[in-house]
Parts: sequence; structure tokens; C-alpha cells
Amino acid sequence: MIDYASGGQAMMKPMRFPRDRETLPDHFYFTDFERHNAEIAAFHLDRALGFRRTPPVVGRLLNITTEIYAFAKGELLKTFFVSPAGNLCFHGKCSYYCDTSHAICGHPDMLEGSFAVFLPPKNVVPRKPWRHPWRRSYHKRKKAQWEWDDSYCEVVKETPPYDMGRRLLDLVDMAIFDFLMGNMDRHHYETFLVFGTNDTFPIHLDNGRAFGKANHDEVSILAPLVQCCQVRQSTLITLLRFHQGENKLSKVMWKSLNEDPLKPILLEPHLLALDRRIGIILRTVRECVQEASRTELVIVDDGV
Ligand SMILES: Nc1ncnc2c1ncn2[C@@H]1O[C@H](COP(=O)(O)OP(=O)(O)OP(=O)(O)O)[C@@H](O)[C@H]1O
Ligand SMILES: [Mn+2]
Repeated sequence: MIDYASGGQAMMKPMRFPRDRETLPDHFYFTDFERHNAEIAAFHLDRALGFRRTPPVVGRLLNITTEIYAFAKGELLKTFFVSPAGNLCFHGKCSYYCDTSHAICGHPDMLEGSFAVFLPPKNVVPRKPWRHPWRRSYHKRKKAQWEWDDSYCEVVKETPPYDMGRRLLDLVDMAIFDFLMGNMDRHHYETFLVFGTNDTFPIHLDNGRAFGKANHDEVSILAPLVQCCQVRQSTLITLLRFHQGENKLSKVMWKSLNEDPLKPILLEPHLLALDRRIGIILRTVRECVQEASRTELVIVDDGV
């Protein structure tokens, strides 16, 4: 958490690897590293798709010496050190991955980070956390029910808050968002309590494990769409516009990300993957329509 002189705050994720470092082949989604550029790119993607459910995230280059070390106290201060390469590093204190081998290091003390606008404090604008029905097992040998049970959606559809209103379609939106960026780490999501249970929406937070494999399309992320065969009409129209029009999603994203101080945020293979994955989503929707008795059961106009 970064405090500004103005009293503002930001949620910061530091850069750990160069842009071209992909998820290691022997790593699971839960041992993958978080990428600061994924947090930035996810905000731009969410906006390009018209969801606007991710708080604004911007890249910044900061000086560890003058902007972190100079303000550090107590336990945090004790974790600063100079690495063998002569770079200034720190690791902070937390329950896991806060040790010398997981330190955050500058070059020699300059560090890139993603800075997300901080949401209002929970006592002012309370949020509710929800377990994602299609969450993965977070275990290296276990599968979640949805991974072996193709009728899983029938169970979800009868369970509040997914039995009425917009929530199930919101989860399909989120699955589309996550599939486009290859994010398998959607274990929980949060909503703002003030809007009640049915008129609220999932906030698209925590996108740091996206954009890890440019040449792999992880179709299991689309499980809510595949198993429920429902998509919001406005979302489908947006995807079709990117697919058929002159302004491909890769182009729109490139332009948008070019506004960030840390550009380039995404390397070309990740941008091209977006266009390819839109094709896969549309093919999935087409298969659903072919199987359904009525198109309106698949393409749902819920006014959102
Ligand atoms: N922009 C934000 N403003 C306020 N709170 C936030 C913001 N982004 C995230 N949070 C809160 O901080 C928590 C941790 O953030 P995030 O999930 O991105 O980090 P993480 O390191 O991936 O954590 P986890 O291991 O729990 O997934 C979130 O569950 C959320 O409640
Ligand atoms: Mn996370």
C-alpha cells in the first residue's frame, strides 16, 4: 500500500520479471508469479470491453531509496539489502514469499510497479467477498467439481445469487475477461454491499496472474460460458465488433496501453492472442446457439 503526501493511497504491485518471462512450464496457476504489467493491461482490457469493473491502474517508475527506504520503519526497514549485483532490494514481512529469495530488487534502485487507485475504506464503502463457484482447487492433485461435472451449471443456477438477476451473466463476463488474458487465478471476487445482492456487480480486482502464456489458450477458463451456455447480449455485441470491424482488440489495446508511462505494457504475442481468443469465444457461443431450442436462451438481453 502506497501513501501519498496528498492523503491518497494506491495498491502497488512491483515488477519482478522482464516482460518476456512467461509462466514456467512446471508451475501451476497458484505458483505462477504476479506481473505488474498484467494488472495494468487488465485495467485497459476491462475498459476496452466496456465493463469498467477494474479500478484504474497505472504504471510508475519509482526510486526505492527515496520513495520507499526513506519512509520505511520497523520490520519493513530490516528487510532492505544490497544484492550481489549491487541492486537495492527489500522483501517486507508477510506469511509467505517474504524472504531473501523472493526479494523485490531495483536497477540499481529504480523499480517499476503497477499502481491501482485505492477503493474507499471498507468502513465507508463496505464490500462483500464471494467464493467463485468455478474456483480451481489450488491443490496440485485435486480437481474441482466443475472440472469433471459438465452439468455443474445446473447446480449453480439454482443457488442464490445466481438463480436470478444479473450475477450469472456477470460471471460469464468475468470468464470472458479472464480467458482473454489467460487468468486462472479467480478464486474469490468482491461486490459493493450498498447496491444489495441483485443490483451489484463483481469488481474485477487481482489480475496479476494474467498474461503469463501468449501462445496457449486456456479454454477451461471459459467453463461458466461452456457449461451454462449463456452470454450477455451487450458483451457479445462488443466481441463481434472487435472480431469483424477494423479496430481489432489488439489494436485498441495497443493504443490504450501506449498511454501508460511504462509502455510497452504487453509484448506483441500477448496482443495477438487477444484477437485469437475472441475467435474461440465466438465459436463457443455459436455452438451453444446451435444446441439451444431458442437463441434468446443463449444470448440474453438483460438490459446491462
Ligand atoms: N485497488 C484496491 N483498493 C482497495 N483494496 C484492494 C484493491 N485491490 C485489491 N484490494 C484488496 O486487497 C486484497 C489483495 O489484493 P490482490 O488480491 O490483488 O493481491 P494478491 O497478492 O493477489 O492477494 P491474494 O493472494 O489474496 O490473491 C484483495 O482481496 C482486495 O480486498
Ligand atoms: Mn491474487
